[in-house]
Order: sequence, then C-alpha cells, then structure tokens
Amino acid sequence: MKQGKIIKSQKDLYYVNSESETLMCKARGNFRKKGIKPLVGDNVLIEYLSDGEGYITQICQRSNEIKRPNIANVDQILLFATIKNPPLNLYNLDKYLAMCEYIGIDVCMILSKIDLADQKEIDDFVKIYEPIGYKILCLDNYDDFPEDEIMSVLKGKTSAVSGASGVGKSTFSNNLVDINVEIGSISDKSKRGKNTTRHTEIFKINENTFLFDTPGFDSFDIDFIEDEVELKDTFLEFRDKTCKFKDCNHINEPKCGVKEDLKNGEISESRYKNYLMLFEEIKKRRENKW
Ligand SMILES: Nc1nc2c(ncn2[C@@H]2O[C@H](COP(=O)(O)OP(=O)(O)OP(=O)(O)O)[C@@H](O)[C@H]2O)c(=O)[nH]1
Ligand SMILES: [Zn+2]
Repeated sequence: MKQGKIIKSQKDLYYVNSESETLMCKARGNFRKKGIKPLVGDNVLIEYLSDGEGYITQICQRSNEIKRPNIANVDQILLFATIKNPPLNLYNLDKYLAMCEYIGIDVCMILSKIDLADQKEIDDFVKIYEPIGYKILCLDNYDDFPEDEIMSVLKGKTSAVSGASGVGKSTFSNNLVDINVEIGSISDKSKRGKNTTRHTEIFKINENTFLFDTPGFDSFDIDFIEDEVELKDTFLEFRDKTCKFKDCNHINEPKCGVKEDLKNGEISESRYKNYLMLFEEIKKRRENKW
C-alpha cells in the first residue's frame, strides 16, 4: 500500500504521484459505492500492481472540495481576470468570489494581460477590490511577471488558478513551472501548447508548493447557495455595516448601512448591482424548486 496524490485525471484514469513516480491508476475502493469519485488533489491510498500501474483503494478525508473546477484540498484560489481579451466580466467575478467566501477558501486576485489595458482601467479594477481586502497581483505574463511576489503568495500552499477561458492561466502556470523544479513527464512543456486547457493538472513548484492549472469556464450556476438570504455574508464589505434590521438584505429595507455607503461611494456600484442580480438568481432558482 502506498500513499499518493492525484495530479491529473482523464476519464476513469488517475495519475497518482507517489514519492518520485507517477502511477496510472483506476478506482477500485469502497468509496465508489457511496457515489464518491476521486478528484484531482485527492490524497489517496493505492495498491501497486506493476509497470507503473495501480488501483486507488481509499480517498483520504478532504479539507475542501470546489465544484468549478471540481478539485479537492485547495488552500487558495488564484482568481484570474483581464480588462481586455477576454473583456472584463465583473458579474462572473463577483459570483466566483461569492462561491469562494461561501466555501471559506482564500482568494488572491490576478489581473492578467495588463499590457492590453490602460493604467486607468487597471486602477479602476484595483479600486473596487482592494478596499474589500482582496490581495491583487497585476501582471503581464510575458514582460512584467512579478515572480518574487507571486512566489511569496504561493509558498508552502496548494493553489489553483481559476477564471474565464483565455485569461492567461496556463501561460502563468508554465512560467512558474519553467522557473522552478519540474517533476517527471507531467510538466513536460512540449506537451503543453497554446490550446485550451481540457484537464486539471497539478504542478509541483517546490517541496511544499503546488499549483493546479484548470480549464477555464465562461459561466456557471450559483447553485451552491440555496437561500438568497445567505448571499449577503459572502460580500465581505457588507458584513460590518450597521442596518436598522438585523436580518437586513440591503435591498428595500429602510435605514440600511449598505445602501448608505453605496450612496457615499464606499461600496462599489458594480459590486452592489451584481449582489442584486445574484440575489434574484438564487431566489428564482429556489422558487422554481418547489
Ligand atoms: N498580451 C498578453 N497575452 C497573453 C498574456 N498571457 C497569456 N496571453 C495569451 O493569451 C492566450 C490565452 O492564454 P492561456 O494561458 O492559454 O489562457 P488560459 O486562461 O489558460 O485559457 P484556457 O486554457 O482556455 O482556460 C494565449 O494566446 C497567450 O499567449 C499576457 O500577459 N499578455
Ligand atoms: Zn442593510
């Protein structure tokens, strides 16, 4: 019996890194009866067969599970956005942030492809998210790659890149894998062209530092929150506001601290507008269920 980590999956085949080798494994354990599927990021026990093949017999307890992308045991999300190519989509970004806050996972925002943006556009983006408390790294994957700053964010953690298709996630991951230790064939750069990423894959940056490269997504449902009243807690800047009603949803209620701060500019208009849209989306979904 060996222990390892699933670093990539393809249909029913799992690539499990154990010590210095990567084994190709199929799932065989009890967990399948419970409808549990192994995920990239899972720590597993494997039965070794021969010739680099084996079976996954057990999945170790997960510290967390993310649905989009579907991965396990992530310490932080690197949430990618661009101003142009693809165009900035604040609605999807706020939806994703809500999901991270709901799960309770740390986020670092990466504004990528800044070579394609004006300074004012970059500043406007930073002005929305920095006051909320989100860390933001701005970068150009080719000519302005702040490696030291990135490594200090990643060090000792398992991080996952996430964001729309084409925002520069794979280029970012490749930059880091190039700079740091490569493990075996999985980080063979020749196999990683400029195509759209189809599989989630983990790279070892150094001894305790791992990075998941994941396929992009262009939209996703907000089905992770069942009741719209839970949404407000995922907008961090709403949390410390004083409202007349304790259970204020910050929509039609009088003497609402959030709406007051929206008026005086302390809460960003785009964030509030996206909050209202998400609130309605969750409400509709809940009402249609019954
Ligand atoms: N101008 C500019 N182009 C970039 C930058 N980073 C990546 N690109 C280009 O943008 C395109 C998409 O980059 P990828 O790294 O494949 O994007 P991705 O987010 O991994 O995309 P998916 O795999 O579809 O999720 C490629 O043609 C890259 O060469 C950057 O910082 N600036
Ligand atoms: Zn309120």
